[in-house]
Amino acid sequence: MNLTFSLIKPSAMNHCEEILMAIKTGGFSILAMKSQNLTLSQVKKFYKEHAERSFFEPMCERLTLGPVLLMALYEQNGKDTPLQFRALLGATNPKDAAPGTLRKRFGIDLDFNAIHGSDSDISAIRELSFFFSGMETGLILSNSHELELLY
Ligand SMILES: Nc1ncnc2c1ncn2[C@@H]1O[C@H](COP(=O)(O)OP(=O)(O)OP(=O)(O)O)[C@@H](O)[C@H]1O
Repeated sequence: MNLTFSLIKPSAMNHCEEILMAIKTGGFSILAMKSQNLTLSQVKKFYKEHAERSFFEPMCERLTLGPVLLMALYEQNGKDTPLQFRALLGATNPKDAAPGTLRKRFGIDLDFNAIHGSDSDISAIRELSFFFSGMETGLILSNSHELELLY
């Protein structure tokens, strides 16, 4: 799939412009984006796969500390875009992230790692539809569960 979902976390919103520039330079186009304050209940639904993890509550609370930037990203002629984008993000812990990656550049530590990216095509479809309507992205989920461009 040549689409993915990304979210700039509140702790990195002061670096939005540099992050957007790096995303574009990295070969990704921004199909849609919006800034929003998330509620705790939204975040808990979004991260529900981590509900059993010991750090679930504080991790969710950190995403409500200020506005986030939600993005639908697109890669022209791309394939495996969620994984390609995660390469640009770098390791979950900024300390382990390769030089030049977004988490190395803008993350502080595991708790404040700047930016999220979907980890698979399935997650990207779920996360894109969690935050964006088809009207906002120009995408619809077709009968074959593939995302198709509306216009
Ligand atoms: N051992 C841990 N202790 C505290 N927080 C953690 C730990 N592991 C992960 N996290 C936090 O939980 C988030 C989700 O963890 P996950 O394992 O899904 O990593 P990720 O997919 O790289 O991160 P994200 O979902 O934010 O893109 C991480 O971004 C990080 O902030």
